[in-house]
Order: sequence, then structure tokens, then C-alpha cells
Amino acid sequence: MKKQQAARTNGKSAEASRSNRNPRNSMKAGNKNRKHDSVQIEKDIPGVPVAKNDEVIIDIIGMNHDGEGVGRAEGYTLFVQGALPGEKVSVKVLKTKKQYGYAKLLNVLKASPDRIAAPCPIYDKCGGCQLQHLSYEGQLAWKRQHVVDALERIGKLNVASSMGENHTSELETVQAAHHAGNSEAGNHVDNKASSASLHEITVLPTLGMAEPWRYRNKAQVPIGVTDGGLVGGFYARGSHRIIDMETCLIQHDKNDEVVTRVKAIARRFGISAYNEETGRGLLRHVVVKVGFRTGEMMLVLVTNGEEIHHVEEWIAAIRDELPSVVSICQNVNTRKTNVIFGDVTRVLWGSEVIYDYIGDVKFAISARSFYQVNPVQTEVLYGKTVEYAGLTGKETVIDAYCGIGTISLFLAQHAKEVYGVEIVKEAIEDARVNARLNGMEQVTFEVGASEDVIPRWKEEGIEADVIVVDPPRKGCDPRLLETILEMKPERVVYVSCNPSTLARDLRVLEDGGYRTVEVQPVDMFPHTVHVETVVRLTRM
Ligand SMILES: C[S@@+](CC[C@H](N)C(=O)[O-])C[C@H]1O[C@@H](n2cnc3c(N)ncnc32)[C@H](O)[C@@H]1O
Repeated sequence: MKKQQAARTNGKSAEASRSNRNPRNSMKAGNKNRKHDSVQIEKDIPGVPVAKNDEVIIDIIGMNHDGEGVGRAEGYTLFVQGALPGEKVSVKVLKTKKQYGYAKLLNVLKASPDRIAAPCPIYDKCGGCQLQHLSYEGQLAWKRQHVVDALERIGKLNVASSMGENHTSELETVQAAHHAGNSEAGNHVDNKASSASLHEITVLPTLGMAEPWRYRNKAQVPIGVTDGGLVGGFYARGSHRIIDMETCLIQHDKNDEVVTRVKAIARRFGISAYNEETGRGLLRHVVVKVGFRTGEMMLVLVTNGEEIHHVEEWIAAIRDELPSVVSICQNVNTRKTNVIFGDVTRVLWGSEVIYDYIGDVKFAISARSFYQVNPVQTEVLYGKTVEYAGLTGKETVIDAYCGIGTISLFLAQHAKEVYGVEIVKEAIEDARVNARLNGMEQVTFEVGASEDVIPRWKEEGIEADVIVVDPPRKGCDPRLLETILEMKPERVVYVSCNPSTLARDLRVLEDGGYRTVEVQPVDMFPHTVHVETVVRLTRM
């Protein structure tokens, strides 16, 4: 293991190990920078070599799943937002816990070759993106490595080395400590994953975007009030203070334009902005959706009450200034909550839905319906899913956790029949509408939990050649994995938004007789820490 340097900036040595020194004594001797010493010392944690407000120099040895640099101060792990692997940085300790702490980046003393100046002027204030200070190539490499680490550490899978970038043995330990007890993959994973696979699996380079900006088709902008009047933009990092924003570099520019104009129109008509503390004021959120292929746009005004003064003038101004908007809706949310939408939605003007395409499949998108926010990469992800499903037109396919049926409809173009199951009733209603819209009759959708419905389908005699799963972050329910093993489909395609739970579930499938053949990370959300992966498994 590489020895880490950690030196206090006042020049005192920090060589002593955590176990053989008295941290309290060393704190007093070694930290002249610390303010409020008498108060702070009371809070020092025995065995932790740094305390709040200490300034130390550390090497960054990796990056955690939140995009924070991971460094070591005398063996103690510090997470540093904005620091990159390979860098030497000076930091100020913000918070300490027994196993790890957080520190603020003060200076980059030795920069990573992958460090770039973040293109967005508000990157430091807004929490929306986490990786703009890392080159796009660096982001793609990190996302792949993140998947590899999880497969090896949690799934005990044997990943074929490629690209020479497996440098994470120390980081793995760090992540294990960080996740201890609260990992969504669960503690049982490491215990259960006692068997390891000998066969090598291929993890391909992350499929990124040629143009990784302006990729989002949906904006959800909170509206608030400051001394200067109505503002709309984003919540300042870690707070509920709204900062006005003119443009967001990952948002489609038409969405930016609609938000800017709607704010200006609202100010013109003296519309009040919602105040979270008092619960008063009308306009809470402006939600805008755009169909990348069709150019159609929908505007949803989320209001704290039914009545909108001057509503006709509003509509006329929007229609006049924003001809791409073909649907204006109102959603009423009077609850004191962070949840954006309330229960009632009505069309103020125009159509109830806008349309868009992913590949050749047409989708109707309503004010409330879920739709993938990066349609360009969704096509890439689903294309890979269909490829891994290996369809010839004769297969029966089950799509578990099917949402509004996007993957099901993609698969249906190449399969004999597709069964989709999803727990949210409204999503299944949308899925049926979309199946009809595309004239696809060989698709059956059912509302329910995958782990309940699919075993019943099995009892009813449905035999699947391929099962596709695309679960939420917590991964597949164990009963579903059991059912897959009992149904014995030739192929399983696993689409995942969480490498940890993916790795856990792959281990179960491997132990049950499946072989992980190929793993493809896909970058659905450039400049953020989200990692999407699609995996092909075959029955041995
Ligand atoms: C990652 S999304 C996948 C959506 C869809 N495949 C797509 O690409 O749009 C996971 C979906 O699983 C649904 N879900 C969560 N738990 C479920 C369960 N136990 N059974 C079925 N669906 C579930 C969620 O409502 C959500 O729509």
C-alpha cells in the first residue's frame, strides 16, 4: 500500500501512526491554526489524528461515489469535494467522525493532468453537477473504474484488466469503510459473496456523449423571492436558498429560454413567488419539457393554490413569446413539502401531452409522466439492452421494473412477445398508451411488484427466453432473483443505476448458474456522479 503523506501546514511532522500516539497531546502541539481550541478539544475523537479546523496537506488517492476526492491524513480518511485522484492538496477539516471525516479544499499544490476549469460559472454554488472540474475523458474512465471496483469488491467477479487503470486497492478499503453499515448493497453482501468467479468478464469503456452538454430534456426550477423580487434557479449547495439562474449548461437551451421568459412574464404581472417558510405566495416551480426530436414543448406551472390572477394574459404572453410551447398546464400543490408536484393537474391551454421519439418508438409525455431525461443516451442504453437480449423475433421476453414501458417497447420491435411489470399504476397506464400509439399488440403490461407478479406468471405457464431487469437503486428483490433462477431464461440483461447493488445481484445470479459475459457502462448524466450500466448474462 502506498504510504500517504499528511503534514500539517504549520510544518509539524505528522508521521506518527494513529495507534501509537495520543491525539489530544498532538493536537495541542501540532495545531496552531485551530480556532476555539478549548471548545474544540472537548469534541476531539480519540484515535482520530485531526480535528475540526485543522489544516493539513494530503495526497488524494481516489474518488468516492459522491465525486469527492479521498485522501489520508496519517491513515485517517478525509473526503474532499473538488479534489481529484493523484493531486496533492491543502485542506481544512470541516467535520470528523470515527472512521472518516470531511475537509474543504484550500489549495491544489499538485494538480491532476485531468483537472480542467469548470465551464459553468455557477458550478461552485450549485449542487447539480459534481464532476465539471474533471475532463470528460477522466469522467468516463472514472465511471468505468467505479463499476469495476464494485464488481470486484462486492460481486467477487474477475474483471479482465484493460486500459491499465486498476489502481484502487487502497480506495476500495476506503469505500468499504465509508459504506459500512449503510450501503444499499447491504451488509449481507460481503458475507454472502464468499464464492468468487474464476472466469474473466469484460467491462467495456464507458459509452459517452460526443457533445456532453445541453443534454437534459426536462427542467424543474424552484421559484422563490429575494429582496430583488421573484427569482428562479437552483438551491445553493446544501441549503434551501434559491439562487437566480439564467442558464444551465446541461439543460437544453430551449428549456433555459422558456424558464427565463416565464420568470420575466411573472414579474411583469406581479405574480407572487412561494415562500417556503411562510407557506405563502403563488408560483412554486416552473417545469419545462422538450421533445428533442419533435421540438414540442410543455410548460407546467406548479402553484400554491388554484387561482392564477391574469391567467388569460399569462397564457397569451407565453403563446406570443414562446411558439414552441404547445401545452401549458397547472399543477396545484398547497402542501408544505419539498415534493414538487401536488395531486391535481389541469391543462390551461393546448394539448395534454407532447410527443417525442427514442429510436423509432414514439412516446406521449404528460405533465406527470416519467420520461428519461437524456434521450440521446437513452437510445444508446436501450440499443445495448436489445443487443444483449440477442433477439431473433421468436423470443418471449419479460421486462421487470418496466416504468412506462420504454425498454419493453424497444424489445417488442424484435421479439415475439413482451411482458412488462411495474409497481406504479400511472406508469403502466402510460405504458399501455405508448404501446397503442406504436401499434404494438404483442406487449402485455401488469401493475404490481416484480417479485410477486413474475412468480405468478411462471405458475401460469409463461416461459421467458430473456428476462430484462432495470430496478431502482436498491437493486432486485431477492425473491425476483430466485424466480429468475427457477425460470432459467437463456439470457438475463441487467440495467442498473447503482454499481453496488448490481454487483451484489450479479453474485447471486452467478452462484445460481449464470455467467456475466459483458458489462457496458453508459454515461447517461455527464458531469454528474451517476453511473448507468448494462450487463449481459447467459445461462451456463
Ligand atoms: C430505474 S426505473 C426503470 C424504469 C424503466 N425501465 C425505464 O427505463 O424507464 C425502476 C422502476 O422500478 C419501479 N419499481 C420499484 N420497485 C418495484 C417493484 N418491486 N416491482 C416493480 N417495479 C418496481 C419504479 O417505480 C421505477 O419505475
